[in-house]
Amino acid sequence: MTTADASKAVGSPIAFDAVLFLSFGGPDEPADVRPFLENVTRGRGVPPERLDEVAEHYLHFGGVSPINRLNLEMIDSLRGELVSRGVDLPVFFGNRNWHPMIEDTVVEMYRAGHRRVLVFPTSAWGGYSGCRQYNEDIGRALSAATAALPEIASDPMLLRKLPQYWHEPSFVEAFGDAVIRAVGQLPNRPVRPRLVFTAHSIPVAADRSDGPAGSGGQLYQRQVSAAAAAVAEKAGYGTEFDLVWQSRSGPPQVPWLEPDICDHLEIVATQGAEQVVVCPVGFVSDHLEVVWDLDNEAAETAERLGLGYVRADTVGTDTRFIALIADLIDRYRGGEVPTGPTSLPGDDAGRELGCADNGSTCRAVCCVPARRPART
Ligand SMILES: CC1=C(CCC(=O)O)c2cc3nc(cc4[nH]c(cc5[nH]c(cc1n2)c(C)c5CCC(=O)O)c(CCC(=O)O)c4C)C(CCC(=O)O)=C3C
Ligand SMILES: [Fe+2]
Repeated sequence: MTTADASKAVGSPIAFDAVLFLSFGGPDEPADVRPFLENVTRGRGVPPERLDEVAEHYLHFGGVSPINRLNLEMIDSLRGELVSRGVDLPVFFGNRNWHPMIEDTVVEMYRAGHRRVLVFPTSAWGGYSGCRQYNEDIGRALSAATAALPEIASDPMLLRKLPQYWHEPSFVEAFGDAVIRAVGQLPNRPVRPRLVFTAHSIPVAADRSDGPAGSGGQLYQRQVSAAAAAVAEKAGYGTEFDLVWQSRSGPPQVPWLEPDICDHLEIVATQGAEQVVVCPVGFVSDHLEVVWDLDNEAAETAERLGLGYVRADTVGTDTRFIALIADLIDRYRGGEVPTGPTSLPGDDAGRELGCADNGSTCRAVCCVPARRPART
């Protein structure tokens, strides 16, 4: 590949030669917990009390987050799926907050000769934490790699983030089946279990600022809500479901999306519900936010309230989810730019949400807050 070819790469259809599976990261041993949490919360104003509390959650599991093992399992399945399709692309692993760090992975990929990389993020969503921050990770990693390997300036690298996938049929089907399986684990009663979806809370102000102009923002909240509705429909619940939030962080005086899952269980119990199925639609694997906040805290709350409780599986290594990742890679590995409507009211057609090159912004309605700043 010549330099001239490479510099034309952005926007022109040139085949990709590797995949980067990009995730959040988590500690692998107790000594990792504090430095990991410092990486996550650097400059974000998360109070020390909250960090102590979250450190305890990790230490409860021996200081090991399940997230790295789960990601490696997904990568293993993905490699198998790509091989079975005859797609000859190696899959590398990098994280935002813990080893293998994306900065190191990008250097490793470049040294191995890769110049065109499709990035699959383990977040299905738009908004800052779910999308823009992953683009920031890609940009930061590329800068770090360029500082370490000056040859990148003349023989550049293209890292293209794949589009958001919260609306993809296979994502919805895999979660829909997980809900059906969870319902099947509860004793048969005249009234079916209440279906409650949950996703990571974010600050209300952050949620407001992203989304199509005139829509009032709330891109993340509206996507989660649309995905929950689609999963509920798939699971035979029609429009009967609740959507709540979990794992809020930040200082207590700052408003985050509510209600919290545990507060909501109290309400559900006073309304006479006997059983609940909780579906963590906001996450793709059973990492710490799921096994602590749902399998410990929410499960205990339900028990205290006398509610039958089952948590539905995340999509993880469900064959349909792995096939979806392979589909996304297959669809775009030839170099065509992901375009299309995103089925959110008020959104225009164009480059699909989340798809961006080298950490740049994807679309005005996602990466760049759509509303004009208030006049002063
Ligand atoms: C939208 C969203 C997702 C879903 C999209 C995606 O999957 O990316 C997500 C995923 C995750 N969040 C995770 C862990 C943490 N999130 C924190 C803090 C925060 N999350 C936020 C949002 C989200 N987070 C926000 C706005 C903060 C406040 C500070 C900041 O703006 O950054 C903190 C700090 C301590 C605290 O909880 O206060 C931790 C430890 C793990 C790994 C679990 C494991 O180790 O197994 C995963 C997958
Ligand atoms: Fe988080």
